[in-house]
Amino acid sequence: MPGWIPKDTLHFSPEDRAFLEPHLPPRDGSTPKPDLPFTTLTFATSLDSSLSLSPGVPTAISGPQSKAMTHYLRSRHDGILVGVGTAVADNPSLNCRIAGVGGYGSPGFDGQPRPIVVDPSARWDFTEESKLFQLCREQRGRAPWIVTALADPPAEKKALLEKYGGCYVHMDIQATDTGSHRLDWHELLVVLKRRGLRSVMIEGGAQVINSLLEPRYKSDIDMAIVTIAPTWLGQGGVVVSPQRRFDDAGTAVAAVRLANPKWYPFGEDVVLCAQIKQD
Ligand SMILES: NC(=O)c1ccc[n+]([C@@H]2O[C@H](COP(=O)([O-])OP(=O)(O)OC[C@H]3O[C@@H](n4cnc5c(N)ncnc54)[C@H](OP(=O)(O)O)[C@@H]3O)[C@@H](O)[C@H]2O)c1
Ligand SMILES: Nc1nc(=O)c(N)c(NC[C@H](O)[C@H](O)[C@H](O)COP(=O)(O)O)[nH]1
Repeated sequence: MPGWIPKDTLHFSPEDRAFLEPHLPPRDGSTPKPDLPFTTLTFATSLDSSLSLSPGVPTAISGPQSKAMTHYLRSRHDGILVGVGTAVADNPSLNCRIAGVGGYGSPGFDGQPRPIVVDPSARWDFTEESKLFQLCREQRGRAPWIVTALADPPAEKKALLEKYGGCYVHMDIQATDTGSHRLDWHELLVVLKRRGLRSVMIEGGAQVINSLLEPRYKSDIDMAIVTIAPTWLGQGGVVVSPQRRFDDAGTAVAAVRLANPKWYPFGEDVVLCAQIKQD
């Protein structure tokens, strides 16, 4: 549909693109580590480290410039990953609405990332009317891959996914005593690379980010791009705060630190681009 540009199309200026460029996956599709995609951790946070007021309440934190930036980031990654908590709470689009990508001024799916939803128990109750599938029908986004521990996910959901070109990706995922799940992020990233994704941006929510910030995954993350907005959401929010770490003497130490941070004022927000400090 080349001549037709949807009303919600976003624009991101060449100057703004320039500041992000050193922090993005290489344009030639090469990856720093051969068996892993270039992996970007990215989210928008309040000053009290909240991603939203509560899990079921979609919360606008960042400004319109940062929104356009997020969509530009989506155009520069092959995959975009969220946890099932985000899928259930937001009925998300997980597509890219920047002018010039597939469905937004260009034919085909070029520039549209593959949505990936981590859903160990296959509890996301998606239907034909879920936003993601509406967008597939309009050729404005790709169908999702859903990462699950179930060897045999519900047949009707599988059929719906496959109708649009999506699929379930089965992985061995440990269940904890409390019934939550702990997947091996390194293993998942290897699987995604094998399936052809050369770059993946991980957008949240908090449980996904907190688990990814565990020390053992430090070397798997290539870049963190965090938008910080001038607001406190208050207590009870969905908070990014990884598990406390202790040194050999049992003294508490910082959980994770960033290296080579660059801070860019952006509208009312600030965008922080940095690597993960490797001890
Ligand atoms: N501000 C932002 O940039 C931003 C970005 C994304 C999301 N959000 C917001 O964040 C909220 C949702 O965050 P959330 O923390 O509640 O949910 P979430 O992280 O999106 O999803 C949590 C669920 O995903 C699965 N999961 C997460 N980490 C896992 C791991 N390491 N291994 C295996 N399974 C894992 C678990 O499913 P099971 O329980 O089935 O095991 C878990 O309950 C929403 O309100 C959304 O709007 C904000
Ligand atoms: N950059 C940014 N600023 C915000 O103020 C905010 N609330 C999000 N939130 C991200 C969001 O909660 C999930 O990544 C979505 O679920 C994706 O949804 P869309 O594809 O945009 O529909 N992101």
